[in-house]
Amino acid sequence: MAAAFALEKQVAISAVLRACRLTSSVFTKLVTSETVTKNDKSPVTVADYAAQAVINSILLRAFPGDPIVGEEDAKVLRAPETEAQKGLRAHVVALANEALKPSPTADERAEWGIGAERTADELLDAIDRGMYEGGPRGRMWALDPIDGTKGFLRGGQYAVCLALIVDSVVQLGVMGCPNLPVDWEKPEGEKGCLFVAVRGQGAATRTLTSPTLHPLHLPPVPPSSYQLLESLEALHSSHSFSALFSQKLGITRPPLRMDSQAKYCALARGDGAIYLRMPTGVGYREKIWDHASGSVLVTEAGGAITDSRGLPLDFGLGRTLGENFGIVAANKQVHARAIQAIKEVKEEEAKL
Ligand SMILES: Nc1ncnc2c1ncn2[C@@H]1O[C@H](COP(=O)(O)O)[C@@H](OP(=O)(O)O)[C@H]1O
Ligand SMILES: [Mg+2]
Ligand SMILES: [Mg+2]
Ligand SMILES: [Mg+2]
Repeated sequence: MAAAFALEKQVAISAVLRACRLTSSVFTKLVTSETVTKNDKSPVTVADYAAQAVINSILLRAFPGDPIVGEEDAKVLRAPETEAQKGLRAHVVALANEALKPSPTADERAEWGIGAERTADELLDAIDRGMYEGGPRGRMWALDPIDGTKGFLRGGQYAVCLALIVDSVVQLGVMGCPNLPVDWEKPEGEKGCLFVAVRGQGAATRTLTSPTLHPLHLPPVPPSSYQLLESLEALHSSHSFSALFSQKLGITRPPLRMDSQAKYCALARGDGAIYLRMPTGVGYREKIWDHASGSVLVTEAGGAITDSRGLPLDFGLGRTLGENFGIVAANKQVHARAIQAIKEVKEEEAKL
């Protein structure tokens, strides 16, 4: 009997790999007119839209009944107000169709719709298939076509993130990190890694080019070599709280700052010991697509992930994780110490 979610895993890997090729190819040619600033002031590029179109097109054909909670929507592309936005739509369509061309080497099936040229309307509809509201029951995919768009724009870390959630529990996570060095110690060496986890079946990694998967287990970390992983963007996670937290745990190494869920990937293979994300007080609610695949990866690599109070993340509340109590992920022993340290820092802050 095939392992649970075997087909979903195969389709998700194929879709994420195709999106990674697309985003990498766009980066070198990206021009400013192909980046739109969203209402919340965050950026979205031609590559975010095209990657969401590709992944949703494949999911729609492979699993027609599954709803998708995707970050982007096609509003700007449907009603372009400027010549630049018209050009953006045409480029999204061209890029998505290019990325959906059949590959003679990949293990893919025709019924996933690979190779069929899509019209602009079909691709915009595929993007908007990501507007599902989420909720506690049933199957749904969570997609972040480019997590860390700011990292993507600065040539730093970003990740194409896809997860399958069933009855509020993340069962499968696939993440592609085109700019992540295969060996963190060799930043100029080969780049591009894929991370895969299925609940109850473990976590694994491979390069973007070779299909061989290598199992991942969070290594034990002695307190003297604890290193914190945190967002590069100070608005996304409180750097000042992290500094107090680090002091509390006697961490002397400087934090490893990078954009996107690449932090979960780094953690799962032992680059950094703790991923800490603390709210900055702007009332932001974390989105499920920013943490779904990372959370199952860390869990399956043998680690623990909770909010800053030690409570589980709830992926069944809708498009967000609800009120923001931060996130902490680490191997189980380090995680328990981290929760205690957070509690102490919060108590000291409350006394001030
Ligand atoms: N004020 C805020 N607090 C926390 N996260 C935020 C935020 N504003 C945006 N984000 C999210 O942070 C993500 C990037 O995570 P990180 O900080 O780990 O690099 C963004 O994903 P996108 O780049 O997909 O929009 C966005 O969803
Ligand atoms: Mg975004
Ligand atoms: Mg994101
Ligand atoms: Mg994104």
